[in-house]
Amino acid sequence: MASPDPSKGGPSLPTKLVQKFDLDGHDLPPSPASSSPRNGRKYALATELVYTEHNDQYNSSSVPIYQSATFKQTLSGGGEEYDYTRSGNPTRTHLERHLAKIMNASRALVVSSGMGALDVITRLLKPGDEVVTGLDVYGGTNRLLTYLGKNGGIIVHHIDTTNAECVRDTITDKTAMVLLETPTNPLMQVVDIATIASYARAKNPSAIIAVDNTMLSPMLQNPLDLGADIHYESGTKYLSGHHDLMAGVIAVNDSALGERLYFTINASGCALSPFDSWLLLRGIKTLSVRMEKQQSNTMRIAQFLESHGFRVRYPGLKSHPQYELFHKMARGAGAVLAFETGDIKLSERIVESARLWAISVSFGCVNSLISMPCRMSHASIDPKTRAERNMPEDIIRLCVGIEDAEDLIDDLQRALVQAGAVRVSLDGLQALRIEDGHTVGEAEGAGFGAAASSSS
Ligand SMILES: Cc1ncc(COP(=O)(O)O)c(C=O)c1O
Ligand SMILES: N[C@@H](CCSC[C@H](N)C(=O)O)C(=O)O
Repeated sequence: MASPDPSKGGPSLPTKLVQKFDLDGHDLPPSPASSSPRNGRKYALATELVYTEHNDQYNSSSVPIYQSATFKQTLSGGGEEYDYTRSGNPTRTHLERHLAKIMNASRALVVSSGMGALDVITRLLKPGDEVVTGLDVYGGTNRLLTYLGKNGGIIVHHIDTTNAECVRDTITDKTAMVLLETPTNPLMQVVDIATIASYARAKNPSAIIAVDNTMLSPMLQNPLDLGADIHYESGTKYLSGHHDLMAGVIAVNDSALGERLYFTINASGCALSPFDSWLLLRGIKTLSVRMEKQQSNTMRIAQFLESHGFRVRYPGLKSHPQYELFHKMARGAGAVLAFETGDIKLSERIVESARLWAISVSFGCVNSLISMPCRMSHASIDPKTRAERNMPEDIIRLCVGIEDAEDLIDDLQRALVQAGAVRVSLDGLQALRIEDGHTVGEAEGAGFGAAASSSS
């Protein structure tokens, strides 16, 4: 959008150019590219993901990519809806309107990565503000918060956000933001968004509740419906689904908050490019079918590992300690699971023995991935802090794709045998308990460790 933008200080737009749309009762930003059914009907999410409308002059089926940095104006004072792609671009606007629809938001904004989204969100903070967040958070989130703690005058409290009362007791009148991730990456711990939001409203109504929904996507969970002020996620993951782009998505239902976030995006220049906007829009259309297959594969793999004695963390399993809470908030458990072997070297051997499972960071993609978070995605959290936060160094994360489930299980089974992680007998496989590189018996199976608490 070329306007309204307090940073530009230009003349205000003629009324006809800032006409607002009001679809499904939402006060959406002006755009030439509608993304809701003309009749205003709300369809099932699988339909809404695919269904977009736009007013292309040639009725193109695919939304055109406006690969242009600038837009010519009619008047000397400008005033057209688009002037410069950093400020606004029709392809990006179309994607944002489509996302607003599927995220149950009045406004969505897209930026160049998930971390870019968190950077934009944390620029709402000022020195002296306090942030309450979890112990188990994505490594990049921890890195940015640590940076802001050291250089931005922000006080960050890392506490056990799986305990809503603990969050309530940490919130004060200095709390500017409660930053939640659920389920957490990589420990798959579940945070009660609705209860925490109601505690926060009661204790400090001005505190912003921001939820990182990357592990589920809007297909499975809608944080705004659960009381969050900001829903953000890495579009690099499920939304795109093919690991061919980086993107971050932010959604809100408060137009003033949306304007503040847009201001930072335009001021800092981190909005998503037209081509990546188009690619993300294309990825979103297949989210439902991808997720369905990824989830059913993940459930099979989780059951396979658990039935052979591994300690598995997946909220789709009844053994998950927050199974009930999770299913009150979410419509599915996603396609990431973690399991432990009890031995770092053994975990390394398993990861390196896999063939079909690529050793790679990220998740939500059509290809299956395997990694040791302490060595890769969460390596930026120092070992002492990881230990204080009860992060098992041997933990293996599986990010399940859309391949054939039997092939995935077969490859995993072969990797477990090759690595010496299981005893093979006529009765089948049984996970071994390994300590200091020596087999000390058979593993006992599921169960989560307790969480610790710290402040920085
Ligand atoms: C939970 C979570 N949030 C945010 C991010 C950041 O996303 P991006 O890599 O797109 O910057 C990631 C992964 O990188 C993540 O796993
Ligand atoms: N080297 C990167 C690691 C990215 S991790 C990506 C993803 N969130 C995951 O959990 O796998 C970095 O240091 O940021």
